[in-house]
Amino acid sequence: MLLVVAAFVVAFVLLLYMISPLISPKPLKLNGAHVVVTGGSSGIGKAIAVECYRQGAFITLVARDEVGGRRTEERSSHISVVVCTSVDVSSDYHEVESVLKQAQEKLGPVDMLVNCAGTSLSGKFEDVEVDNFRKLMEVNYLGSVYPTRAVITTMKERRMGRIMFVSSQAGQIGLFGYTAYSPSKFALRGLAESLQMEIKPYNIYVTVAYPPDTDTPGLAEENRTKPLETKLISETSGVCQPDQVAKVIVRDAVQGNFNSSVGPDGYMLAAVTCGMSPVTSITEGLQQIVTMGLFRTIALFYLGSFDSIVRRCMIQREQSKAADKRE
Ligand SMILES: NC(=O)C1=CN([C@@H]2O[C@H](COP(=O)(O)OP(=O)(O)OC[C@H]3O[C@@H](n4cnc5c(N)ncnc54)[C@H](OP(=O)(O)O)[C@@H]3O)[C@@H](O)[C@H]2O)C=CC1
Ligand SMILES: CCCCCCCCCCCCCCCC(=O)[C@@H](N)CO
Repeated sequence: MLLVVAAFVVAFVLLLYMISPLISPKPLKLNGAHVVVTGGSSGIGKAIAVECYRQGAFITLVARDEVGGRRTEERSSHISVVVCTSVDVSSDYHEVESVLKQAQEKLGPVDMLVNCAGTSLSGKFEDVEVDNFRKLMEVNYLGSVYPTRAVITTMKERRMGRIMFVSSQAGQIGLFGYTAYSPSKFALRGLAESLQMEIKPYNIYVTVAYPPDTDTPGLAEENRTKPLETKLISETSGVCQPDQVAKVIVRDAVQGNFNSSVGPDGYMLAAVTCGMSPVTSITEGLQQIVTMGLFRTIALFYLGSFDSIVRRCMIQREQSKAADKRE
């Protein structure tokens, strides 16, 4: 009898341990909240700022380019809830800290920080300038560490907040042409997972977003040097519009979901790459458990087709090189 009771108690405690990480956080109210968006003057960051603004938030936009920032400010100046700041998020921590301090003096403590400033570059490993490996880590990784570091203490004191990192589908899988970009986006996930474990007891929730190709000035720039292989592989996932991506990202951040992905490919990638990352709802946990094997099987077909794209392009290149020589 005693043994049965003990077994039940152990089973119950184990069940509690399994269920406790699945409990969903309380949603954040955006109305009246202060949202800081780095990279808020263009593309996805701008669309996120607009979406938060629509939901009643006070916004601080951060970007390097003053002109772009000022232009945005003029458009919204009649409501004076948008402050634009000009700083390079990746160069000097103290500068970032002081800019965010000023923003908090104007609009109050930061309720949500969106780390969206970033840049991309596509090219074969041996064609990427060596300096660019460092540059991408600085902008995409350190450029997310610095603003986060600058707001975290106040968030912990207030026992509330949201931190968002904008990674990429190329932060879930390594692809041809992204040897400099992917690592800087993978790094964000390591940061996010570690940080989330530290700050969860303070009621602060981290979201990592993994968007597919999105129609922005940044993508247009990247396309100028993109190898054919990378173009063909990325086409698998299609191109999204920034406002569509922003809606999903903002919804997930408000709900405190650790993972934010767009579209059916995004959904499958999230499940198949979930690893030991936090989950924020019972449905999400169950979906991962049930779909993992199936999605891995589908992933093998994708990998096979990517390999065949790379092989075909290589053969084509060699043939045209040989033809050039003959001429
Ligand atoms: N577009 C896409 O296909 C995808 C993009 N992403 C990621 O989303 C984020 C935004 O991309 P996207 O909208 O395309 O980019 P854009 O190039 O259109 O915009 C980038 C924004 O970041 C700012 N920025 C860049 N570097 C710095 C810096 N050092 N300090 C401060 N601000 C900076 C830019 O302003 P300024 O130049 O004035 O500083 C601009 O506001 C990036 O992190 C990107 O990697 C992820 C997946 C897909
Ligand atoms: C079950 C398995 C499903 C597998 C689906 C695979 C889909 C791969 C497509 C990858 C697209 C990469 C987009 C990078 C976007 C980006 O970050 C840059 N454009 C930034 O400018």
